[in-house]
Amino acid sequence: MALYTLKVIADFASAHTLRDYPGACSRMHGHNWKVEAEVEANTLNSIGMAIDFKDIKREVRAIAEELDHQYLNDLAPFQTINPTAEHIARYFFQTLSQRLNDERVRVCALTIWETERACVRYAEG
Ligand SMILES: Nc1nc2c(c(=O)[nH]1)N=C([C@H](O)[C@H](O)COP(=O)(O)OP(=O)(O)OP(=O)(O)O)CN2
Ligand SMILES: [Zn+2]
Repeated sequence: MALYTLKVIADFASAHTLRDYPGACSRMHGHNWKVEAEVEANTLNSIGMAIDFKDIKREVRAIAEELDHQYLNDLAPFQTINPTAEHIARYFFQTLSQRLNDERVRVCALTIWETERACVRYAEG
């Protein structure tokens, strides 16, 4: 476990359909998704930051913007896999990792809240 874990929160609204789901979620419906992105580091830069929160927020918001007001099933990442909270969390984690990870920081966890009462936390390593 790293010494520092930073977290930023964003949100987006989108619709999805859970293919083959045995219930109402197999019909199109929407969620106001909340995203919690966690970034870890063991060292700080010369001004005492692992990474500027602004840099994390910019990338998290950019990914959220790509999903916002979309029908997720139509988007490339979810055309062949269901846009479940699990798959959205993994997609967000991997996309954010590609954009943020460097020699100091790495994305360590990504939580997607589907409702106020249910979330998935995805982590690698
Ligand atoms: N493991 C998962 N389970 C479910 C997912 C998911 O992504 N991963 N998704 C759904 C549906 O998207 C559904 O829209 C979720 O809504 P639901 O859990 O029914 O939420 P409610 O607040 O309406 O349900 P209550 O039973 O009233 O709490 C389902 N499962
Ligand atoms: Zn749903």
